[in-house]
Amino acid sequence: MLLTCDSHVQIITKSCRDTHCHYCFSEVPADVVFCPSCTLPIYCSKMCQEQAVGEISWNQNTCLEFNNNSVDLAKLSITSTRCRTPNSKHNAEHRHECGGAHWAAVLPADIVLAGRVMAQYIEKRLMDRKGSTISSPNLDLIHHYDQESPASKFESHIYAIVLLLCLQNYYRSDFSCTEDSLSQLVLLISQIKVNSIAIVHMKSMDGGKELTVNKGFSAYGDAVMCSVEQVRVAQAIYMSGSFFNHSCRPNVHAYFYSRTLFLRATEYIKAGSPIELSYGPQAGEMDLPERQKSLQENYYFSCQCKENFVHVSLGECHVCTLSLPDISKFDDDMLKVGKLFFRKSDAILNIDPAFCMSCRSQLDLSFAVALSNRATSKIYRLKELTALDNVPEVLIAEALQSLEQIKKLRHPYSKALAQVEDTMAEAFAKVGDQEQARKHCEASIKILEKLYHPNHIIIAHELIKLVSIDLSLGDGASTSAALARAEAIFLLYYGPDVKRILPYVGVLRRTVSERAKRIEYYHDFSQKARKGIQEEDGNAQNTCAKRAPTSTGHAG
Ligand SMILES: C[S@@+](CC[C@H](N)C(=O)[O-])C[C@H]1O[C@@H](n2cnc3c(N)ncnc32)[C@H](O)[C@@H]1O
Repeated sequence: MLLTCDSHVQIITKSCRDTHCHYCFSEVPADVVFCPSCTLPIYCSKMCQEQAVGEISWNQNTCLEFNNNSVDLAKLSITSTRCRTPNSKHNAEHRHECGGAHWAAVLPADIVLAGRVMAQYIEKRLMDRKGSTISSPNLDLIHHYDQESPASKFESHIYAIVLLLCLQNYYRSDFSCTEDSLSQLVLLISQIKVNSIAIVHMKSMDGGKELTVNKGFSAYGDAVMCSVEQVRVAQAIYMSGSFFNHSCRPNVHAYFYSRTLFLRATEYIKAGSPIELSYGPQAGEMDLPERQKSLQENYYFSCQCKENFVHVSLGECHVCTLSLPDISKFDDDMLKVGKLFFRKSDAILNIDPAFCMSCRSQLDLSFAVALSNRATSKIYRLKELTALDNVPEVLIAEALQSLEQIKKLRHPYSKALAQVEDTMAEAFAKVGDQEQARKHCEASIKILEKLYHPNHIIIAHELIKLVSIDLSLGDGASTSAALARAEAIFLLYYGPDVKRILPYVGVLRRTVSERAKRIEYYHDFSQKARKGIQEEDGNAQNTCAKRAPTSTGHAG
């Protein structure tokens, strides 16, 4: 474990507002707790509510006439506007957003985060009695304001003005801002743009807790295949977490429990080597131009990690370094490598992009891509199917045809092919054809093993699907082997935290062990039964022997 770090500020994502606690980001139970003042945020417990909102006091003096009856309307007020929440070292994070125009529900996440950083800073200054004019919260974080487009800069300025007005509306005379405060706020927004981290929680697709009641594995009748989805629950600023650079092949794994960030090394890291995490795009996830574009647009750097280069050498001798995969350029280095591998002279070296290397026929790449995308979307239609009985045979047959087409068009080890194999496995699990489900799940794992290293977390998640299929097939040996392999990978990525981050792994382990015990019991039982029958037979035979036929051939 390299780092455990609590978030400095955080905000729930829009898509999780109605389903997750706005404080700890866990899924809310049926009886949610609201913010008593504005009722916008929901919390999973009173404790989370108090941490986010502050202490609440009820003023019972206000009455309301209702159907001629006087009803006590408990007028609530959120007390201690300046003090920290009872059990926390943080300020009540929602208080300055509460009521009024509900601006925090409307503004983008980065801006609400900036507002929360400012609110912390203002409250600290007020507590320390340092005066009301704000300057800068002085976060020691990098920004790229100079490289932002004019439109992006303009947007930040507008949002900064809106945010200052919102803060002024809450802090009133306690807060006054200057032109300098506005500039500082614009820079703070720029810092947040390149330093905020998405908090993701793992969710079992079979309904999380449902899994604990023995429903999480694939079985005809359950119609589910145990799979896991990453849910992006919040956006946060982690002060120490923000110092790590990006690599497309990271050597650390970042995961979250509630709001806490954990960084765990997934390999031995030599002293002096950089510790790097992935900002989203990873090798195998997207192709290189897409990855570079995304990193340039969101983080303002051109990714130069070694993943993007191939060092070609012959024995000890370095031939060249190829920059991948700009295949539209056919340069001297490619020619060198071509000659090296095909041992041919320049004249007959057929390595132009989009030309077959043996027959020289040309392939229309854009047509092939369009064809492959069409076939892929036909297969993805199967994802939308949920009910067992509603999967028409013809849809499956069509999907199988599309899969064959994609196999002809795509590289055999492409992520796209792995994904469609996975979708086919899920569809076959739904219709109850577990043999086919296993075949496609295994095909998907085989591709992922080529794309990533064999101990990559993505393979562990796919192995869990295989375990659930094997369980319903009753294949004990295969189930145990796949589960043991998945557990070893999870241990590498989550250490002992695997129990609380991925509780379904423990559930699967118990199910597999119970099945094995049951099989062992039946095996013992049938062996004993067989032995008993043999003994009985033996006794019977002895009895019969005692009454052995006489030489006359009569049994007596
Ligand atoms: C979250 S910060 C990382 C810490 C930052 N390097 C620092 O010194 O504070 C993100 C910024 O770091 C830089 N960065 C991160 N990964 C990089 C990489 N692989 N190559 C070049 N710059 C990188 C970019 O400027 C990016 O916007």
